[in-house]
Amino acid sequence: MSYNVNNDLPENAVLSVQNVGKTFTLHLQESQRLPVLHGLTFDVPRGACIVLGGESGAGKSTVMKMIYGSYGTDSGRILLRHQETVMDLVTAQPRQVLAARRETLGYVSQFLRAVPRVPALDVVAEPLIERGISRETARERAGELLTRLSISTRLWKLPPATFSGGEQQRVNIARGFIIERPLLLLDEPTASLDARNRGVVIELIRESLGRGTGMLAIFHDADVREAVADMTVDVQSFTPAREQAAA
Ligand SMILES: Nc1ncnc2c1ncn2[C@@H]1O[C@H](COP(=O)(O)OP(=O)(O)OP(=O)(O)O)[C@@H](O)[C@H]1O
Repeated sequence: MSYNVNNDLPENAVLSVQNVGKTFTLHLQESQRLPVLHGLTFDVPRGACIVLGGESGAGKSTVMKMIYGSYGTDSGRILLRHQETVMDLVTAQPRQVLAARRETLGYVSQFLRAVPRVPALDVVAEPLIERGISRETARERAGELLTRLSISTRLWKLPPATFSGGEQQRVNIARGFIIERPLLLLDEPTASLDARNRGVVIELIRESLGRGTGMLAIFHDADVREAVADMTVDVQSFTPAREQAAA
């Protein structure tokens, strides 16, 4: 297959970002160009948590969105170990990216995007049901996760739209962790959580890393970062403007 570039992905890596560049074109501002990333290179090994660092505006979320396929990538390669092959997410077709999201590439964002009127328990159980697990078993597993994350049973039958920011975020985390894929992207998953629930998320992350999941994360909270990070990639050092300023 055209995207099979097996030999270029290090053996223990689930993801390899190689020499990636990104420039936004601001169409509302006379097509002004905004270079954000240049030569970004790092790997995510199995069972390791790589954290994206750098100050606000450095390009951390942009990196996540390029890997997840929400943003295009201008140059370089993003190699993902997908089932028995290696997929370059930069050149993959949309249907291949969707297949990667289903099987290989999980994403927990800061915000819950749930279908209206679906009860919280089903929002969490849904990824398991989609994989052919019985509704009863999926709900049981969803209930266990919601209990760990201190979502009271009285909320389980309600749609999360009216939940507090922290409650919605915990539903989102439960949904993100209910199935395991080889790579999990975490985009500030603990931003609205109290210390106790941050502790539960740290446990969930560690358990998943222990089972071999590779993770790429942006963490707002230093305590979470310190508890789980194996390595930090300073996105800022790949920012073209910085290079020019330093030159
Ligand atoms: N869709 C877009 N169109 C134009 N510019 C964008 C777009 N998305 C991001 N940018 C710009 O790219 C730069 C990097 O943004 P990004 O959100 O990736 O930074 P970040 O490091 O995640 O910041 P923060 O920590 O504040 O979330 C910013 O200057 C931002 O304005």
